[in-house]
Amino acid sequence: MNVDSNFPIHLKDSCTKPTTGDIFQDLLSTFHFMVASTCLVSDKWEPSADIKDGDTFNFIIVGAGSAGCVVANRLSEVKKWKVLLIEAGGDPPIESYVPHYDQHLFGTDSDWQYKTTPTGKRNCANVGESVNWPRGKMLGGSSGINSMIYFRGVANDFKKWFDLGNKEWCPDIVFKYFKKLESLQDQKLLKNPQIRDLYGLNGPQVINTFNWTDEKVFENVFNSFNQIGLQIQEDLQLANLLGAGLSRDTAYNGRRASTATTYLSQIQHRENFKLMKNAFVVKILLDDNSKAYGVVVKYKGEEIKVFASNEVIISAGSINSPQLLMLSGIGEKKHLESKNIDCKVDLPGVGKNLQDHIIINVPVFGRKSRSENYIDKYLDVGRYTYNRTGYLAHSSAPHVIAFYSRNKNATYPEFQVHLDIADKNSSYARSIFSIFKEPINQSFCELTEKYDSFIFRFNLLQPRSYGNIYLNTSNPFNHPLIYANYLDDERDIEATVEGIRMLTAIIDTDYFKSINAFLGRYNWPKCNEYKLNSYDYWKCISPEVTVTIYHPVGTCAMGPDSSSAVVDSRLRVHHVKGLRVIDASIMPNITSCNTNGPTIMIGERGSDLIKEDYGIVERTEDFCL
Ligand SMILES: Cc1cc2nc3c(=O)[nH]c(=O)nc-3n(C[C@H](O)[C@H](O)[C@H](O)COP(=O)(O)OP(=O)(O)OC[C@H]3O[C@@H](n4cnc5c(N)ncnc54)[C@H](O)[C@@H]3O)c2cc1C
Repeated sequence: MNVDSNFPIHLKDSCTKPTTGDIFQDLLSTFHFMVASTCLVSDKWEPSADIKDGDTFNFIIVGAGSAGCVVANRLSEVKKWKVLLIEAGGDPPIESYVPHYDQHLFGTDSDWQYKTTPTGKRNCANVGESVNWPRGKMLGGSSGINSMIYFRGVANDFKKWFDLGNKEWCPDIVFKYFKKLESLQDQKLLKNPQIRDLYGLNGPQVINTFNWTDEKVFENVFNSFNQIGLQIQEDLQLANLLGAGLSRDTAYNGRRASTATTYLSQIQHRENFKLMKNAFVVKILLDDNSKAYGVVVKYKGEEIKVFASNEVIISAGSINSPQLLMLSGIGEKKHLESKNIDCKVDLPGVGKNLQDHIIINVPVFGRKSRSENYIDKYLDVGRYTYNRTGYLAHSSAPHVIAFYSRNKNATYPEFQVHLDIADKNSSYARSIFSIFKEPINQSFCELTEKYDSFIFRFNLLQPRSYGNIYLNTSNPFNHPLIYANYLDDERDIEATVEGIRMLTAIIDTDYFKSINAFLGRYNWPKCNEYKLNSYDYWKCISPEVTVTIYHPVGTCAMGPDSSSAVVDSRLRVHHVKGLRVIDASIMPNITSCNTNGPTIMIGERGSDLIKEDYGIVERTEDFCL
């Protein structure tokens, strides 16, 4: 816990006072209670499986993330299949389970700690001229480090997938799989028959709504969104992601519900299933007929080979999946040869087609009424250990979300806004701006000393700019090069600027006027000649200060044409036998929302495609016709 300068002075006093000893007894019991309660928050994980060089399985899955845990669960339902799941990270730390610590995992061993490669063209006002890309490295992968916002996306997203020739992925079937994965727990929402009908109620993935500790501010902000024309929605998914409202969350009872918790923890004892942890796959083994027959794993200091008699499934995420394919000789020939890798399958699409949701922080300053104090906050820690309520039981940033479009009659959104609120003079407010170079950081920090900050995190939902991922070296332990190419396409800049200018109208709404709110200026010499909030100001500053909301997808895109796509619509790697990719990297285009829900859906759909191919379940090909 950060102790700020305005921490109450009497709590800093020395505590060496005479005592009979009773107080220590009581405090010790409290301490034991607290320690015991941490065990109740986390799952019980068994030790890593004892896997030997040469062991053989029917299916090997690489990566226990949002998708990999789903695939492991669904494939090991088939008792005759021996399934191995290999994860580079270990058990999720306790901070992963406590929702409020979501961002505390950044920069730790549970984070891959990627960064985009500076190009000198974009992000020039960001420290290091790059953007941090945390990714989860633990059971649950990025579902263990993410902000827990749950959305599905809209039919238009999946229609685009289908129209590209991916005949197994029409919206109707995709939504059927969302329902399969979901278990909506919010008792209040379930009273609405439309919401009850929309969501799945019996799937493994628990979905609920956080019990927020500061709802008064939220109400004010929602009313402001309403005044600028966005309807307040009880459930945004039901409203086809148009309007403003709270998100649903992958959490329940004050505890994160990553896919490690929801799909993996309960299958640990299946006899046909083995889980290898802290095991890093460095290569996929391909024979002379381009058939994948196993993987090389760095495990307990040694390289061992494990074999797959049916298939190898790569679920290592949008950065590591293309990296692993390239390290194994599957990728663009010219690029692989430049890294002295023997190209076995020339597949130019590997690592290309990278899409992400950018964030442009729109900072608004004002003086909100105080709703919590530090004593309340520290008592909340006790409340959390007692019954998992209080501020620790929800994520660090509020899940106040707005979706809107330039076209008032649009049936799906173009933009999304997440809100972050930071108290005056708090270390959190300062940390928000510390990602920017001087003089931006300094001038915003001065404002945070006097005002509360409302950071509207603006995000463009269907970007037209594409990035790519390349190998830096042929060493699997070296991070690949990530070129995000944010806002490279002029149409993205135009949409961003217009979308932000629609959003900044919020400053003139009743609530923000009542707190004398004003828009903060990015103090960046290159853009200082432009009037604040003008078209030219945002056009100048946006590419300089772009960051991410952590949704990279598309680097092993699905599609029929192997000159650009990596997998076919059954998620089989083109021109390779016995190898699939099942994770966020297969999205041909990014969904109009946060990507965890869609990735879990990909895990579910991908697992059934495998089961269909082996005659375990009936084929659903006709479903989309
Ligand atoms: C900080 C952050 C916040 C986010 N917030 C949200 C949110 O609130 N809502 C939302 O919907 N989405 C959010 N996302 C995005 C969402 O979490 C991801 O889209 C989703 O988790 C991607 O799932 P995946 O299965 O593709 O990859 P991951 O979940 O990242 O899984 C990949 C797994 O593979 C393992 N792995 C990688 N390489 C190897 C190897 N060679 N050998 C063995 N194992 C390997 C990794 O350690 C990891 O466990 C966020 C993401 C981040 C990082």
